[in-house]
Amino acid sequence: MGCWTTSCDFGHLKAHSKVSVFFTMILIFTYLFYCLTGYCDSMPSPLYVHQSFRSKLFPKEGKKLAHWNGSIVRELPELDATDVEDEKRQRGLGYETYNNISVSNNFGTKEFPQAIIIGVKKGGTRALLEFLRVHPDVRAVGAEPHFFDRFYEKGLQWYRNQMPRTLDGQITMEKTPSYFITREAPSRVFSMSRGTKLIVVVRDPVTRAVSDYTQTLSKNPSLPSFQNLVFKNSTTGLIDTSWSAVRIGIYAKHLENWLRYFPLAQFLFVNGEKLVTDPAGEMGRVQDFLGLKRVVTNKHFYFNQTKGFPCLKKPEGSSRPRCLGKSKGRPHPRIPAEVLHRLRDFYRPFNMKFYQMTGQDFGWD
Ligand SMILES: Nc1ncnc2c1ncn2[C@@H]1O[C@H](COP(=O)(O)OS(=O)(=O)O)[C@@H](OP(=O)(O)O)[C@H]1O
Repeated sequence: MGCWTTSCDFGHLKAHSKVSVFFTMILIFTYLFYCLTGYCDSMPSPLYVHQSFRSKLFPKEGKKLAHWNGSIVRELPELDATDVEDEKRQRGLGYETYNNISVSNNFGTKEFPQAIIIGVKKGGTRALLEFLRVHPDVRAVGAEPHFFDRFYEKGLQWYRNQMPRTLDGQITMEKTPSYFITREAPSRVFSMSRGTKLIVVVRDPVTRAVSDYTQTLSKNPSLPSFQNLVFKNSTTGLIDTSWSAVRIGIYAKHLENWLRYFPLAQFLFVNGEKLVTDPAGEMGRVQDFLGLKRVVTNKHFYFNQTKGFPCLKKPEGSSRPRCLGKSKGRPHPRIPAEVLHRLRDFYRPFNMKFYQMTGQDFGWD
């Protein structure tokens, strides 16, 4: 009888544990499903995996994705292209860094960039790249790879390895502003892919030159004055075109070099001044050019009074908005009006040529 009772108890326990196992399995599968679709925030999965899966699973969720992806952008470290590129390059392959935490990302494949921001130095290239990275279908290298100017001998495979992994429908991008003025860059980009889309952020060459000078001065406070460097001969007022701060601003000359390899239709000229006054408007043009849905809009920006520049708005559910670093948008030294006037006269014919070549009047005169 006792034995019968015992077996009865075992039978009851067996049925009970089967039900428990069944529900536990359902719970585990539900949890895994949620993790795979990106809702599982407690699990330390790679940030880009969230992004990739979500954009693949919910391609029409543009608005929601922009905010969600924006929180990733906020966590990216501030990058001053000129300062951290070498350090970033040395980080291990297959790892990307957010707030100094390395996360492995083995989803997707590394592709050559379909679009490159090729210039111009101090034009607003970092702002453009960071704004583009808000888009769920854009994956970009944070640091400047400098492949087509400095590291070409490392080979195309090295270059591709610098790229982040992408899934179907995502665009790979990079920015290296010195490509625009590098003589060999057009033929090199062409031999990688003749279909590469080329973005040039241009800015009034006079302010660009002053911005360039400001950057050099910040690294070398004993630098001669702007007016000492800009003139070949201060009495005649002859401009020194061998000074890179001046030479870079002769946009028409550099563009000519690129047009030997690429048709004008493959370029987009972003107005660096408008990128500050109307970032959403310029971003609309850029997204259209790249064949992307207009996800990055007015909603993503606010004007930061202290910085004096547009910044990325606080993404939903996160703590902080995000502006570019201190080296972007810094005050310029005061340059005598006469010096700026002479420089403006120097650039005028080149600007006119540039407007004619691009079919765009940037209104720098
Ligand atoms: N949103 C926002 N925030 C801060 N700065 C902005 C922004 N949009 C454009 N800019 C302008 O970008 C200028 C720096 O240009 P780049 O990023 O191309 O510089 S670099 O070539 O990568 O060093 C930088 O030049 P300076 O003002 O001389 O510092 C800015 O004027």
